[in-house]
Amino acid sequence: MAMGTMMTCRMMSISPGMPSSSPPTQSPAPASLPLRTIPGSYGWPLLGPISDRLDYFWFQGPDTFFKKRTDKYKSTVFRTNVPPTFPFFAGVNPNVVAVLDTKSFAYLFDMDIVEKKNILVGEFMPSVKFTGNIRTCAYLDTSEPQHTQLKNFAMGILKRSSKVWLSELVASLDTMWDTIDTDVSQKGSGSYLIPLQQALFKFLVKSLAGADPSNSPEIAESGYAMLDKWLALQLLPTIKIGILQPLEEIFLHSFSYPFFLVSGDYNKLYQFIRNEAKELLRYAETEFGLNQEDTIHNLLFILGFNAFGGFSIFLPGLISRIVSDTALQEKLRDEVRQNAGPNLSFESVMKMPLVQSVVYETLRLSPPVPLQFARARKDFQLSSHDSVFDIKKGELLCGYQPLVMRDPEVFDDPESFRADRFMGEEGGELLKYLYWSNGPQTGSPSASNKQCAAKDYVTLTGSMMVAYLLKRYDSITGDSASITAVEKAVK
Ligand code: HEM
Repeated sequence: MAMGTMMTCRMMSISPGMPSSSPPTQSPAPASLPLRTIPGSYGWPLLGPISDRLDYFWFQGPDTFFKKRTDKYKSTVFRTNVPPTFPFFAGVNPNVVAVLDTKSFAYLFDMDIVEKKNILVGEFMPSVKFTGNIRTCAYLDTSEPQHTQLKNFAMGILKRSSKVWLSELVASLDTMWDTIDTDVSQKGSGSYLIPLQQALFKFLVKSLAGADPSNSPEIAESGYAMLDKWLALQLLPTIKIGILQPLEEIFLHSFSYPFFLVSGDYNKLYQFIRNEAKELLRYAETEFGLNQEDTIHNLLFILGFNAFGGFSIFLPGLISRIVSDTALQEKLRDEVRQNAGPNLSFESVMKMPLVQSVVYETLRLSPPVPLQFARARKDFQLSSHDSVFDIKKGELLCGYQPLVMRDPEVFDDPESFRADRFMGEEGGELLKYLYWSNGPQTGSPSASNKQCAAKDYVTLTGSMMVAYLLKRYDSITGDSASITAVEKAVK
């Protein structure tokens, strides 16, 4: 056991998944941690998976599903099934080892001991027909040479876009909030979900692809909705919607939807990129040796799945947090107006620690991508805060971020939203436990890890959005879907 613990300590401290600039995510396991058999079971064939599936989607929901089992087994590491499963996902093995504290979750980042081939959303993988019959970057393991090429491409287009990122973001936000202001004054309230998606689509296409949607009226009008449908068909078997059961189980979680339902839209987006993003296609070929097919399908995936999908979940939560809390608005407004200058810039946002902390705290309490998976490359020992477990090569680890980010060993008062949690020296220390990007917030995405390529762009964009709101409005009131009152700042 002592030998096992020593090996575990060494794995944590030299983990190549962690950038060398950042400290190890967790302190080494104390020598006294006991070796424990992983609790939990997969149940009877067919019955175990179906019963877990019904708990997950229907009777309990993901939060309670994982919480109840943690309590039952008195362990943050246990065996369970996760959907999709029986009857029409016959080839999909639902057996996983759940890892639900900050320490065991961090093994998902260590690319020396886990692999990430085809498991972006778990053992189930949507058909490659959705992505032009190729496996896009997010489905590749770091050991596959194409991962390096495509991850560098993703980081390359972000770097290129950084020149226009801010101006395009602000231009799209201006249009979005002008629409909402008009709705509030004419109808008494304005929904922000669709205007936000329209703004995101335009901003992301212009900055990441260097293409202007207004050159194609159909793409300008409906591009965002085309992406919504394309995303939904891929992800439906894995997501709890919360509509009328058992209809949801029968129609949304029992089989995967075929690509032909969205092929027309996807082909329009493909043609649009091919015609309008010629400069980017040349850049991909000369800098990264990528052919046109690989570039367009990967670009559409980065733009539609990673960026548009991620922001469409993250930003409504952030807006809702701000518009429903007047006391928080007051504090943020002071900080923003003292530091913003005449025009917002990334530099000015860097001088707003409360704004940044609010963004981090929102990502902690509502991580936009709740589930992360990784498969053991070899046998190894995994530590939670209180035990050590043997993991066998090939086993699938499944981390549920919403619980991990409420780990009471790391975060005081973990269930509460504390706007200033990540401020100051002590708050800054906590960033190494903030995992929304599939890596610590102190880490750096690279070709040798699977951390989100846009880790810093996402937090900066969130901060820009908060600063923009507090600069534009003296007060803004609303909820998770709409704005009901605004008081604009006098210029
Ligand atoms: C709020 C917005 C976003 C969120 C929440 C988010 C989250 C994530 C997460 C959790 C992963 C890892 C998935 C896994 O392997 O389990 C990931 C990967 C990735 N993200 Fe993001 N992301 C966001 C925005 C973006 C944007 C704007 C880009 C644009 C370039 C981007 C590009 C990527 C790429 C290329 C990967 C794959 C990395 C690899 O294969 O090594 N993401 N993202």
